[in-house]
Amino acid sequence: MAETLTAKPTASTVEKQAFRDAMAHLGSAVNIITTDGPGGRAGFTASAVCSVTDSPPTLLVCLNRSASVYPAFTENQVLCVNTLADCHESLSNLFGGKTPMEQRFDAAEWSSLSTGSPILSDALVSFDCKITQVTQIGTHDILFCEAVAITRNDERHGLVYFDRRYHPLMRQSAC
Ligand SMILES: NC(=O)C1=CN([C@@H]2O[C@H](COP(=O)(O)OP(=O)(O)OC[C@H]3O[C@@H](n4cnc5c(N)ncnc54)[C@H](O)[C@@H]3O)[C@@H](O)[C@H]2O)C=CC1
Ligand SMILES: Cc1cc2nc3c(=O)[nH]c(=O)nc-3n(C[C@H](O)[C@H](O)[C@H](O)COP(=O)(O)O)c2cc1C
Repeated sequence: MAETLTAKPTASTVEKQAFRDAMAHLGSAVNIITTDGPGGRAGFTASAVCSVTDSPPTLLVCLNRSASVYPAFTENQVLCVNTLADCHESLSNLFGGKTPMEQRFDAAEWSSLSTGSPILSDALVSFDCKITQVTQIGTHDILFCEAVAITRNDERHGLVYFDRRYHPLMRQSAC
């Protein structure tokens, strides 16, 4: 059962744009977060994803409550974190907003594992999760997600979002 905590807003002296300009200096993995269930199938691109603890194996995902996908995630209480490979730049942009949901999913191959959330076939790694806790901060919900199944692709190169652009991240080849 998910629990919702609400943090008190605090006054900040840092302007929103200055914060975003600063955040653009942090490189991050790019992920497509998917869900399916009674709330319907939905997915969005997220860079705000992080490992929390390995016991129980938990990630966090930050989701803007104004996103069109928000009600589906809230109702389904399950999701999959699909971390993108170097070939997924256009897929990332499709799931990055404004495109109708069917068109987003039509652009790739999907399967399912344990929770029924869509697993991207050629993702670098997919964490199939149940949402265990939700904390509200400002415009976003932080979804704490316990992994119940994982699939990995150990051959593909990675994708990094840095300076508002995508960059391939090459694996060290064996020497
Ligand atoms: N955490 C989030 O909600 C993120 C949202 N986005 C959204 O994707 C679109 C494209 O983003 P960019 O080209 O990187 O330009 P941008 O100038 O809007 O964002 C620069 C950086 O600021 C951070 N950021 C942006 N919007 C944020 C938000 N609402 N809350 C917290 N952090 C945020 C992210 O680290 C982002 O890479 C924008 O609409 C942006 O709002 C992008 C990255 C993270
Ligand atoms: C590279 C990139 C990273 C993003 N990261 C996040 C994120 O971590 N959290 C979030 O709520 N939205 C993030 N977004 C924006 C969502 O993908 C977008 O709001 C979502 O697809 C919903 O759009 P919609 O309301 O038009 O459906 C990101 C967008 C891009 C392009």
